[in-house]
Amino acid sequence: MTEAEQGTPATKADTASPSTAGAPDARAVLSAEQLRTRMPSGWQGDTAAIWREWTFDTYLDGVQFAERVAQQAESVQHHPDLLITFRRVRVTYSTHDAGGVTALDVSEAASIRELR
Ligand SMILES: C[C@H](O)[C@H](O)[C@H]1CNC2=NC(N)=NC(=O)C2=N1
Repeated sequence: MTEAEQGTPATKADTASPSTAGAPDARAVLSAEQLRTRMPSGWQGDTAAIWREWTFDTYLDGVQFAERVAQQAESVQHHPDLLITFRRVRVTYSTHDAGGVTALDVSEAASIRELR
């Protein structure tokens, strides 16, 4: 046996990609089960997209909220759909490049509550 062969071989667990472990790859589409356990409170949807809606006192309050979400989105270069309907704003996250909801969507969605 050579010296190299004596080392403990890497196990499958050592080399498994993050998406197979507890913390998924930030840009891999989550399974329905992963999404179910990670969905931020108040959010709904499926593995295609997640969304939440807020209602404001005035139209402009909603517009200003949408602006804060947009600024945050620019800062992280991850952009949710924003739908302003009078005093309601719906924020919808998916990762277009991945074709569904990723861990990045979930973490960005969770951060939106601080912008309310
Ligand atoms: C290069 C840059 O990161 C990508 O084009 C980003 C920009 N913002 C994005 N936003 C969202 N929601 N999904 C994407 O796949 C995405 N791609």
